[in-house]
Amino acid sequence: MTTAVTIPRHGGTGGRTAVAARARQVVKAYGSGEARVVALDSVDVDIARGQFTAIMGPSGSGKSTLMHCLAGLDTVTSGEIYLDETEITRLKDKKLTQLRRDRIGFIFQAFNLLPTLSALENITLPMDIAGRKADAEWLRRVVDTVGLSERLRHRPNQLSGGQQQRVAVARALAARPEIIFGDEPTGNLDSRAGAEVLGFLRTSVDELGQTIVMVTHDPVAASYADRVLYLADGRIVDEMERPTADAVLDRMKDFDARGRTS
Ligand SMILES: Nc1ncnc2c1ncn2[C@@H]1O[C@H](COP(=O)(O)OP(=O)(O)OP(=O)(O)O)[C@@H](O)[C@H]1O
Repeated sequence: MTTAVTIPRHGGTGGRTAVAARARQVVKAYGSGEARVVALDSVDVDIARGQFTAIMGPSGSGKSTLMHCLAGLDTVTSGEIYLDETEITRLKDKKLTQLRRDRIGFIFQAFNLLPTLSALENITLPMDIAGRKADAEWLRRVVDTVGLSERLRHRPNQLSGGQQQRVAVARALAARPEIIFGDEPTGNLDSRAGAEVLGFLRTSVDELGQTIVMVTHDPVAASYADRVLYLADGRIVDEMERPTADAVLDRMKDFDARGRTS
């Protein structure tokens, strides 16, 4: 059992613990009998608060399934998932929907912006729906952090792909969620726009104290993280602190070589 320690951080944990989310002995299986696929096989993981974690691994290794289970978007077959001290695997649908809305932010590969709304309206939409008022000072910091101050009145079709994804990043940050999950957030961007968005994600961790978990195939994207978790066949098989793109690439080559000989 991991000991929960309270840490002071510049981003402020609000008295919360150093571990933002954790999985304990999580199994996720799809189908049954011959068709049974074990996507997650007894996964234990702690996601540190105020850190940027990347999840990597070959296609089909369980990355999206792990992210979806941690984020309460998918149910587990057995085991427990906690967001801070809340066991989300115990929650009924309504409470889970509320928890996702109030405590978790999402950034997907497709930007998922509403075309008829301005950038600013898209950013505040989740809070508007929840009936929460945006904290003006925080909103200004978020918009500045992602470099959108001059673009707030623009509609999505008046913005580049990179700018649209920055709106999606700002939308996720604006509500000050405890954790943001990104599923290949730069998968649809060219390398320059991708680097920009990753730079903003990094800044939001360093300057706003945000916790981020990102699934990626890209060693360069992973190098923006503080820690990389490697999945293979539904298990966490390795991890790397302070990754560089070259080190991540080398590690991936090792796994590929081992995969071919096993
Ligand atoms: N809804 C589903 N029904 C049945 N099997 C599924 C379902 N979703 C995922 N799987 C299986 O679970 C395993 C893990 O899938 P998952 O999508 O988590 O992998 P991934 O590492 O994210 O892959 P990729 O990099 O290709 O997106 C795969 O074998 C996949 O075929």
